Amino acid sequence: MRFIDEVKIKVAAGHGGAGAVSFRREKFAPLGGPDGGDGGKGGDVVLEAVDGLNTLVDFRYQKNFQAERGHGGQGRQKTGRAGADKVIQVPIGTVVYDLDTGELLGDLREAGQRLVVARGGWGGHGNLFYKSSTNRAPRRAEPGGEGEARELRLELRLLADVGLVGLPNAGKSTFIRAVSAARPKVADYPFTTLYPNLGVVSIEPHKSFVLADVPGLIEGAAEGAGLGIRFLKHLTRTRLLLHLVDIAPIDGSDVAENVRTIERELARYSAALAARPRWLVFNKIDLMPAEEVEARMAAIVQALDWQEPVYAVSAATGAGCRELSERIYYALENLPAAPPPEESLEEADWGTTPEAAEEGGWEDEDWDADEDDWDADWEDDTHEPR
Ligand SMILES: Nc1nc2c(ncn2[C@@H]2O[C@H](COP(=O)(O)OP(=O)(O)OP(=O)(O)O)[C@@H](O)[C@H]2O)c(=O)[nH]1
Ligand SMILES: [Mg+2]
Repeated sequence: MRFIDEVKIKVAAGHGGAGAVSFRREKFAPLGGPDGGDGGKGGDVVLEAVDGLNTLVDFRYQKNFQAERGHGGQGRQKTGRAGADKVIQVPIGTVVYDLDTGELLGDLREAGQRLVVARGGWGGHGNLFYKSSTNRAPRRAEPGGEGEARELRLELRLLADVGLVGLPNAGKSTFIRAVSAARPKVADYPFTTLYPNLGVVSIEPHKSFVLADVPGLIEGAAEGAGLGIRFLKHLTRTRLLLHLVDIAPIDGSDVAENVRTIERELARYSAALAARPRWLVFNKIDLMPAEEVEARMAAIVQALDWQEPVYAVSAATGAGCRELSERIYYALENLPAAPPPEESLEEADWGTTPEAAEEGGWEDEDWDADEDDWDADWEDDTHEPR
């Protein structure tokens, strides 16, 4: 399954139905008073967060959504039927921006949560409404109000308590496999992980947290090197980062320098993320005797002047993993909530490089090709439900 976390869509609410011009007709009263009813309200377009979706990939195939228009009013004071709402299902963690104004419209964090993104037009008044003492037979009725139309940017930002960062091959995926039921691929080459994975880490019944594994970062990630930093947006909602470090890199690289590389890329992506509490977790300690692990860790901690917590684990054998998970769980109780999404697209846009745009569903060609369909859809109330 493909993982798409940025899309743009067009939504149009239904226009309101027109009011009716009608007069009562009865056998013995041929010139009855006005009885034209009001039009029905147009349908809204509504986003709804649902369980079980974890990508925006469906929106590559359908980008235009139209709610039903309201029906016209009728004689005998009958109000027109309201147009049906168009309900669009999105994954939990979807952040919604207005593409034109850049304004944050909403953040759908819980199953069942709804957000009206385009309001249907009001039904027009029928001629009954215009009856007065001076005009007892009005021939006027109101057309329905226009439905709102908007272009939206949807951004999926996974909801996790804890995020894993580190170079490729540090053992991030092996770690999430060791502590949760998540089963991302593990291999001895870089960029094995191509999209984020979530795992639930259960300490004991009713005590658990959600951990996110994202693709590895390398030097220059902020400029798009490797898989770039675009997946870091999935860590923006975490409260704690685990910085996984290979204590014995095969390439013989300097471990302290490897830590700094990740710190630099984090800082270039977002100052807020760089300032998030971050623990150093040395991995692969099964590769050397305990004394050597101790000595190396001490040297690296000193070289970095590291003040935050430090752990040593083997994701492969599971050594130290359970203890670390418990520490995380209890630390989370005292850590502040992650900040809400940025109020505007402008602020939120860091991290999306042109390459990422291509990968992530910013397909401007497709978009233009859709323009014709769009006008056609506008008049078409018979959109298939998704
Ligand atoms: N000996 C040993 N090998 C490990 C350990 N953890 C991971 N590895 C190995 O390191 C390699 C990389 O592991 P992954 O879990 O795929 O690394 P990753 O950080 O997810 O890598 P990317 O997805 O490419 O960013 C694999 O060959 C793993 O088997 C460990 O604790 N000990
Ligand atoms: Mg991986």
